[in-house]
Amino acid sequence: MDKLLEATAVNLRFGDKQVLQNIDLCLSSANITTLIGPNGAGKTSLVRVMLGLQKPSSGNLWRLPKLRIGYMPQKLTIDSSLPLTVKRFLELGGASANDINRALALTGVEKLKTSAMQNLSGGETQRVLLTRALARKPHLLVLDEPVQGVDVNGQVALYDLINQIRHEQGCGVLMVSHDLHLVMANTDDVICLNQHVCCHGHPESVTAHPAYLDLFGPKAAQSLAVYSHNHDHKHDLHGDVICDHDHAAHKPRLSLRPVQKEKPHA
Ligand SMILES: Nc1ncnc2c1ncn2[C@@H]1O[C@H](COP(=O)(O)OP(=O)(O)OP(=O)(O)O)[C@@H](O)[C@H]1O
Repeated sequence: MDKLLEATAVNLRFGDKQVLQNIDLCLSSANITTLIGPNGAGKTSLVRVMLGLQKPSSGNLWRLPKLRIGYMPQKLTIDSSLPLTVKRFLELGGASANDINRALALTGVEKLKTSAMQNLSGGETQRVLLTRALARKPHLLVLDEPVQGVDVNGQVALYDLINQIRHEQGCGVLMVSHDLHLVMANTDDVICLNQHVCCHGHPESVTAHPAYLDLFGPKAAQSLAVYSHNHDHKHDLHGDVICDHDHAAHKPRLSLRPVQKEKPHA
């Protein structure tokens, strides 16, 4: 596995607000890394920093020389009065016709080439956005909530497709997702973010864990497979760590560990 992109001790502030705190993150080829975290945790901000779209307040970024990144944004807004076919939309990305056709074959939406972008379903739109990202022949695919607006069957299919693509193309994948239960099977590394990296590691299929409840609330535990970690601190409503003297949590000090049949703590 080749290292593609690495962030070290990245901090990001907007005015008084600390959005990212001392983040270390390393992305490698043929590896899927999934960022999870509650709303406002800084996931999109971290993606923007990794993409070079947002300058960090401090910290370092290293990227493979001539790294090609294919980015699939969270959503796409196209004026309904603008006539734009899928083919034209893909051409606007600057890729060659060959690369576009190759990407269309990978995502299985060749037949939509002449369709108007505005008439696509949620699932079709996401596949076209993925096609555009793939047409760049990326070393790294960055997907910000790739299954938004897609029904559950379509979500499973899309995650499977992303997994297949990373195997076939050997590209690294950085993905933001709220869909833990669907993402887990196809993820190598999970990073649990809430301004800082609360924990990170390989996903494990486990039962509800109090640490997870701290971040995502009890409802999520009913439907999501989670992974276990020694999440030894709490967050206030703004995501800030409620500091106790032993745990001034500025570093990802926490590691995931496999839990087979562990009972949640009271
Ligand atoms: N350009 C900006 N200026 C000021 N504050 C910003 C800016 N961009 C993001 N923020 C703030 O940074 C925090 C993190 O936002 P971000 O969009 O990165 O979170 P997120 O984890 O992606 O959230 P969500 O899951 O809701 O998409 C939020 O409080 C947001 O309001």
